[in-house]
Amino acid sequence: MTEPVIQVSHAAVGYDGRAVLRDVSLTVTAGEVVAVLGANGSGKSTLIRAVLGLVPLGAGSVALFGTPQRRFRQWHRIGYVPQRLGAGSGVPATVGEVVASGRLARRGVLRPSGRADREAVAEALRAVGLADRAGDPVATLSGGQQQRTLIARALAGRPEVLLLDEPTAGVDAASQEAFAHALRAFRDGGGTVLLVAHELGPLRPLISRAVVVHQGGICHDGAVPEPAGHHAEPGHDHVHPHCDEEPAGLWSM
Ligand SMILES: Nc1ncnc2c1ncn2[C@@H]1O[C@H](COP(=O)(O)OP(=O)(O)OP(=O)(O)O)[C@@H](O)[C@H]1O
Repeated sequence: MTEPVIQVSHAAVGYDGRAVLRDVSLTVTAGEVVAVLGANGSGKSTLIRAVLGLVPLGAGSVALFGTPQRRFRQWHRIGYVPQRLGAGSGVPATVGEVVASGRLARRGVLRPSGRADREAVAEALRAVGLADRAGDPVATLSGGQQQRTLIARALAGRPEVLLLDEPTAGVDAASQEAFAHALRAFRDGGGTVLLVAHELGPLRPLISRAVVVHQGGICHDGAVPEPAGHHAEPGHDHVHPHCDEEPAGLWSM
């Protein structure tokens, strides 16, 4: 049996004493592309942060590649793309520099920085379709291209699993397609993905499983809800998952 890449068991997480996740269990195995869906504020980002140890667990446990998170040290095996590039961060870095920073976790293993780093950075830039922008300041890129830069940064570390928080939110169509392409290549290369999504768009065919966060727990774990009902009109691809005992066909996207 394949060892789970991510295993969350009965996790509870809160902020300032207010519970957000009460009892969440989730297993992601190698090669899966799992989408975390749920209403605004349901705790999707909190779940990703808890997996990474960025917020402490109030109860339960997280294991990464079979190792309890508190003893896990192989962070180069994990790529993380947070929800947004800090708005107006004013970082004067070029696209190439930002992507190269994704190699830092590898430096301890592969130092000194050299050809392997340059090749990984170039490959990541190609994967997201930004090879010709390496020398440009990040600030001169569109929001979608900036998001692709962050994805390239995560890919440059050659991780085995990618955790992505709303990677395509507010991203132009070309960037969404480029991202879907990069993600497919990552998966075809044996990568595992856990991503928070609001709109699946071109990612939909890549998703092998969907989990829905609702009222502090996971109320659905299985097939990706199909677009249906009054939200199915063209152009409406928002995920409005419900957690009543509705047949999957009634779930609107
Ligand atoms: N650092 C924080 N401190 C205090 N409360 C927080 C913090 N981060 C998130 N929250 C609260 O926790 C709840 C869950 O937030 P979270 O960002 O995990 O939800 P989400 O499902 O990702 O939402 P969205 O779809 O809007 O991004 C929200 O009520 C939010 O206000």
